[in-house]
Amino acid sequence: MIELIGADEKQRRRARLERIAGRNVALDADLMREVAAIIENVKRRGDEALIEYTARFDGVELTCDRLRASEDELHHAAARLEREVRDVMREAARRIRAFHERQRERSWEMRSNGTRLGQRVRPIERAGLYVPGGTASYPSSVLMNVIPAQVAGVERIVVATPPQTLAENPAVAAALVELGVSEVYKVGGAQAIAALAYGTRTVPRVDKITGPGNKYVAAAKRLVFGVVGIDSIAGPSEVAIIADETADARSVAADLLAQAEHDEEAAVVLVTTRGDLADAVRREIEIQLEMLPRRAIVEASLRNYGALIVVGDMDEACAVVNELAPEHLEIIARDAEAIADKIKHAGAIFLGAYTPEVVGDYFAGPNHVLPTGGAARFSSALGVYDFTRRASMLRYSREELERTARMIAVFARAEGLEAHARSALIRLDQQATQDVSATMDDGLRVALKRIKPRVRELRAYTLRSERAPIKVNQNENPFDAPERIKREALRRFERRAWSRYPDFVPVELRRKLAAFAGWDEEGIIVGNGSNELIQATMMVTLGEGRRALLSEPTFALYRQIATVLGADVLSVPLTERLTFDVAALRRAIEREDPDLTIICSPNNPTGGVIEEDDLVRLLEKASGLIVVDEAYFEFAERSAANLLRAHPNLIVFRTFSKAMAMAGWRVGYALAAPEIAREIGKAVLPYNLNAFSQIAAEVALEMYDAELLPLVQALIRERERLFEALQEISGLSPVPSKANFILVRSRIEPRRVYDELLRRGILIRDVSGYPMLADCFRVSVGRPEENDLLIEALREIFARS
Ligand SMILES: NC(=O)c1ccc[n+]([C@@H]2O[C@H](COP(=O)([O-])OP(=O)(O)OC[C@H]3O[C@@H](n4cnc5c(N)ncnc54)[C@H](O)[C@@H]3O)[C@@H](O)[C@H]2O)c1
Ligand SMILES: N[C@H](CO)Cc1c[nH]c[nH+]1
Ligand SMILES: [Zn+2]
Repeated sequence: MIELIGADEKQRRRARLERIAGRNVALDADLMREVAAIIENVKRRGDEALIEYTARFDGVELTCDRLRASEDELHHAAARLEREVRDVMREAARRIRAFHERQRERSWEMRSNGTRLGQRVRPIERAGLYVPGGTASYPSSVLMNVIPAQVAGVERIVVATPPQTLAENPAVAAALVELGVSEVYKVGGAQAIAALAYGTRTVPRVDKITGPGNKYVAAAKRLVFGVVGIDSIAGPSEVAIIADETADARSVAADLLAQAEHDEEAAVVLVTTRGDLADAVRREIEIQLEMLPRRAIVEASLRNYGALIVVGDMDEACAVVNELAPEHLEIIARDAEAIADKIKHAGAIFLGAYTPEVVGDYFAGPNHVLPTGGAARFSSALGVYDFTRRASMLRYSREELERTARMIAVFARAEGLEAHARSALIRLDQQATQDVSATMDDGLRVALKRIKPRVRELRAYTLRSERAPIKVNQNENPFDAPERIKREALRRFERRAWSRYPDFVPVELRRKLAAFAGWDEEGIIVGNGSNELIQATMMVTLGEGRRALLSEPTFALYRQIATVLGADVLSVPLTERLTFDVAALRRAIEREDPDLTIICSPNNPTGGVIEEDDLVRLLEKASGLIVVDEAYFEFAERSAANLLRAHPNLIVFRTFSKAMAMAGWRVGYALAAPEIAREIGKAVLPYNLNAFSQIAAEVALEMYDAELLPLVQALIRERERLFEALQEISGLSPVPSKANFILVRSRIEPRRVYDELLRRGILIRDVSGYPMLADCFRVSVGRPEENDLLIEALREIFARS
């Protein structure tokens, strides 16, 4: 009666497994059509349809006013229950509740960078619980449905169950009364599911339907999903048993029969490495079957969907079970845990010779409402979580929106959704919000319309103007310009006529720079800080329809100016280790042919440098210009300037603001092929560099070796010392740097570290708003005593947290 399939009979095995898998309601088109018609009828005709179907399928004549079980009816039925059964049921309920209490979920919230993000857990408001009862009664399913719903805190619990089960078995009513459930409808099958999903005059519509049932119930749940929630497809029962020679054939047969007696559609499968065990189990089934009152159902189930499968080894057994994804799996074999580790799909797993599946049906605590028909691949046992919903909660501070709105807009535009982009950007700055403000002067509103929209959407490049005794936030030279340089510059300035313009072309400064940088005078342009030269270079290369390529995160001004000028900004992220992704840059250059590529090396704010070989590869690939911004090159003790002669598309930017200790005088310079320099010069204003800055820069160059180089070397040593000290602080992870600053990953929110240090008189840079750097701050290398204080403060902050 039950098919026995030998280890070599692969074809028969495949056919049998396919037949069992074919029980899945989703695959049975006739059943779905039949059930869809029932649902449609209930939806249209309500109670009238319920009464008709109950008469037809359950043989019970009802009226509208008897569809709901009265409290009297429930109590009356419950009173008939034997005390022993009641006591056992109470003990089962206690165990089931204890298990499900562990499933309670809490709401949670995380705070970082001025955001509060969380998940709020709330119970379902109205749950409809189906308790089966066509050919048997299931008081255990009352417990399994109601208890998790109660633990979750569901406000309104509504039960539907076929009428005969209430009348015939007092245990169902007793379980309901025991748990305090009073809203019970005497309707079963697909019609009950339809009534709970759509509501009728008598039966209320619910938010979610849970519970097991036969194939009609399972198909109906599948069809109403979407109108209401469902737990899973918990249809006709299934058990698979993996057994080896240690298994007792009588027990195995009994366990298979236990599930077969549920339904003619139940599936029971033994998978064993022993042919002799399979034979013995087959014999045992025949013997034990004789004693069973539901013999006809069992026989049909074994014939339809039973199988004793012999396999070569345990791996093969696990593969068969994983394919079935059964509702229940028993493992009665040596090293059951190790076998269980190989099982990917099963609703519940019962380990060892003394854990028959029935312990889970009634008593152990875990829920017996389980996915069938392969649904264990994607759903789980009914639980408290089925009766809750999770709502995400988001709150952004103004600062965090300012930090991220631009990225949100980039994403929105990548989807072609401009209104999304504007929704994020409109809150960014005063001007943008005032645009939509009713109080704004009409003339101003009209005037502002003339500003390019992409500029209005940009966040201004600013820095918080906080002050502190130790200032390590701007990568300045902490030693200040040496006295000798200052005195000599002031002496020369005193002797100069202040009424005269500076030189139109700062010839002397260019001559000195040429000697310092080893490059041709005509290929040098001097600017009011290197920022001016970045702007000038972009002005002559970028505009609408032009492309700039950046490697981000990097100095924010590049993107800012390119955007103002109307160019498209392409970005290649740094690698996870925050190094240049040279392969990706090459691909971007090849694909996009950018007019200008900017490599900041050492990169601000990460501190990494581009290797010369890599840069050469980019220069060779690019037909556009490549700028290497060397604001910090003295600390890296390397430069790309030696590549200028071989690569006319290279421009090198430098500054006097860092190693030269002259940030206050705004001097920068660019090195490029003379022809390129001449073109960039066209965008530079006449007399852009004032007389004093020119003189100070000349003196700094003259005295560089004697006065400034020792300071640079001291800062490099301090950088290495600071790096090691930061590395030793638990919760901090500094990023290797070749500049005069260090980027630090922090376990504590960067904003908090910033505040804590500021309270101790130390000003650092919070760079958490940069892409990829949400957990980072940046510190400039200070004087030794400043670095000591910084290290001490950080040790204290991180020791406390
Ligand atoms: N997967 C699980 O978690 C789990 C748990 C417990 C029980 N079960 C399963 O629940 C099922 C209980 O089945 P049941 O039949 O005893 O009770 P049931 O309540 O699921 O189904 C009875 C209803 O089916 C409907 N019905 C019967 N014949 C019909 C037909 N020809 N056309 C349309 N509707 C028809 C009737 O309306 C009847 O009220 C079994 O299959 C059992 O294996 C599954
Ligand atoms: N084995 C069923 C789940 O498939 C649950 C049950 C209830 N009562 C008896 N058995
Ligand atoms: Zn069972």
